[in-house]
Amino acid sequence: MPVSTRSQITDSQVKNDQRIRPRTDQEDSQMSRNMRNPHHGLKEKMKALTLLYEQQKQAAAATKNQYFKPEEPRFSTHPSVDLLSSGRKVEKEQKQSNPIISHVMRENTMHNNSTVTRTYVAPRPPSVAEDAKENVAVAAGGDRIVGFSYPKRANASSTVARKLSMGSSAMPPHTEPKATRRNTRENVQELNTIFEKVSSKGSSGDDSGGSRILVFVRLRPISRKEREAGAGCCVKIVDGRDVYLTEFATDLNDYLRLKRLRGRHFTFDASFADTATQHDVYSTTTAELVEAVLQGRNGSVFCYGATGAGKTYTMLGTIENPGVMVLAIKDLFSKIRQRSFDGNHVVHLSYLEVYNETVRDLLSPGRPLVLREDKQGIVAAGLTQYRAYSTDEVMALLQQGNRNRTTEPTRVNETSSRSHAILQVALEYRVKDSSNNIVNRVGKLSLIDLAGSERALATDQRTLRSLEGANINKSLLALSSCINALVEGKKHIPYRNSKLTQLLKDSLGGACNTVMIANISPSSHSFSETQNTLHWADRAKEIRTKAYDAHEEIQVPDSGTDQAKLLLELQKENRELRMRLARQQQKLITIQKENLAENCSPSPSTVSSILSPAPSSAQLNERRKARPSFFGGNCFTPESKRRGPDESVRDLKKAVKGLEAEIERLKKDHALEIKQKDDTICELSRKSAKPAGGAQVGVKRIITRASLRPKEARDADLKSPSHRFQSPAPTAKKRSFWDITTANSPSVVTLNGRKTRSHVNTETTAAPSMLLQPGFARQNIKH
Ligand SMILES: Nc1ncnc2c1ncn2[C@@H]1O[C@H](COP(=O)(O)OP(=O)(O)OP(=O)(O)O)[C@@H](O)[C@H]1O
Repeated sequence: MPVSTRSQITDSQVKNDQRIRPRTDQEDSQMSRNMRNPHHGLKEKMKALTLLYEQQKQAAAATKNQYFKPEEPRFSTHPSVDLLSSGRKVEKEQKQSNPIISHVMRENTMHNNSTVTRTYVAPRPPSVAEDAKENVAVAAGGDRIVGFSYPKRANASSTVARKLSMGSSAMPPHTEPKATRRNTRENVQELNTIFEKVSSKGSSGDDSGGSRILVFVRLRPISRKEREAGAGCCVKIVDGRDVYLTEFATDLNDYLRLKRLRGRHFTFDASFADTATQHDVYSTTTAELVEAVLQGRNGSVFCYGATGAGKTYTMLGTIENPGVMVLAIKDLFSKIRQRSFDGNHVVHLSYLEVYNETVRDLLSPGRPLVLREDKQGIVAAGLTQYRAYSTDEVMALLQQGNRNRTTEPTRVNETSSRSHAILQVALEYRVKDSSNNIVNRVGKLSLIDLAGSERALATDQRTLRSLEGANINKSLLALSSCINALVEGKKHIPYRNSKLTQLLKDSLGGACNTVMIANISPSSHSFSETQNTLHWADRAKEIRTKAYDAHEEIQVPDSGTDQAKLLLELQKENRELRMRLARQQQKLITIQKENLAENCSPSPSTVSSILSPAPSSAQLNERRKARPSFFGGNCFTPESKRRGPDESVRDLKKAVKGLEAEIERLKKDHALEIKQKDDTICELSRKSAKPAGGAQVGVKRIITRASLRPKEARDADLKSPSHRFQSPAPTAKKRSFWDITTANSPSVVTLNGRKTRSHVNTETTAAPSMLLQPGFARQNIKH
């Protein structure tokens, strides 16, 4: 079997590069004349054919070039960046082919193997022992594919290749790629058509409104621990898209049987074998979202999978192999630098975790955060938004956040994440619209590392761990319910079932480009978890997010952006405060009504309750239960409802009349009391004008209740408290509310057998009445 070596690749590449050059118009017309003219010699036809072939090869090379394109220069201050940009790293990454591209290329070369340098290795059924190795060989292709390089169409082809990998409308993910059954020319034509479609539609890549969630699968390498425990490999990735899952490791040899296994074959937008690099994963799954964020769109990437399946590795990675979060941020800053040097772009960063159904700020830990919905969607109130100026700064923040993240060793994973972590990068910039107004655009990228779904047995049985596990499973179950509802096109999506789904609302059902990376373990011991993950990933493929609405853009004049925001906030707060005030007033009215009702049949306990500080709502409720409210018996009971509205209205009117009569009576009582009190004050003033018993004129004298009360009365007080409530006025009326309050007041003085409030009694002037209360104004009193 001919296998190309690296030196061969370089040689052939150089030759190809020399041969390939853009065809001139003259050559074009000459070629078509030669092709059409039957009298032309075989030599000319061959020449034309060779030219055509070279053209096709050139297009194919462009596709390949996307993968072999040298990495963009990164910032080099961070250690991980240094490693990433080092020659060793680049070389390593170049060795790993993009599964999708390699697939297309392999097929292209396969159909032309008579003319192209023999670079294709025919697939053979893999042996169990070679699982990992075979996954690379089949899915990635490695060094076996010739690396063409033709810089002209690099960008275009990269988009095409990605769209191919994403199963665009031209190539749905569930169908066998047509490219495999065609010749190179057709493939190239198809690629061009797709490219044109894609470029005309923009990054959402769909004109039918919204875009489908793109689902990728990543298989992690089998661990030593798993091997030692006797686990075999139960997953096989074929053609960079198909995932075969089998319970029996031996079945992996039977390539045909693999296809026949029911329910164990899945196809995704792309599937990464266990040797795929972090960069492969990033460039295929997330790079395009970063580009979209720079155009003011929202993007989300979330990793889903069982515990220990490699989610955190994919999202965060290690210092040597940084994950999607790190690569995305570096890419974002690199692209911002390329675009603008005027500081027009502002990057804000937030990092939170959902642990045991509470939301916590990872950048400045403190109290749990509350989720609320506003114009921008669901937001965590009070979440720190750091303004970041460089990649290094972001890396430092990320590290800080990760230190605060809840991780615990479990039986399955030494560093198991016990929380869902969401890193959000918001990019804000200003552009001029068609009418030359400066508008603000915000693109947000959410990178989500979910906690692992797990069986109770998979983790420790300790209470806290199992509680965490239960909460993790609960939120993931809520996520599954949302996925189901979205797929089934239900109107109500149960986002509110968990904090996680609330936070993912925009990613799942909003205007957002969403990518799901399902992480799976190859271990046969994790078969059911892997199957479960693949099932949900397969389901998620059907979710369509909302289309972007160009008019959704907030077009606030630049100078007033902040003020406008502030104004909106203040207006909202004002509305809320008004509502609270109205509620409080309502409460107060209810309490007053109750008190008024109690006044009709007063008792010492009611009196003390009126004078005591405002009761708590619980106390009030209790009281309400004990005594029906004034209106309780009239119209708000189920009984009154049965009686019909007319009778209820009649009852109500009766009640109102009763109340009015009561108020009138109270007013009269009060007026009388005021009059009596004034008389007393006048009398007192007269007496004090002629002091008796050597009392000094002009000296203030504190009059206490005890000193002023007649001796008999004092004695009587001791004997029976009921005497205290004897009305001082010779009136046959029932005691009024004010009688009671004044009588029970701790600072009441007894004057001429009447009780009044205590005050500093000047010997010359009469003190103003303390009884003046709202609604009982003094001027209303008729003397
Ligand atoms: N692609 C990979 N290549 C090499 N090692 C990997 C890969 N994926 C995962 N691992 C290793 O597997 C182990 C478990 O991975 P990781 O912690 O990312 O799992 P997880 O899905 O985040 O688990 P949990 O949900 O419990 O947090 C780690 O030691 C990690 O280094």
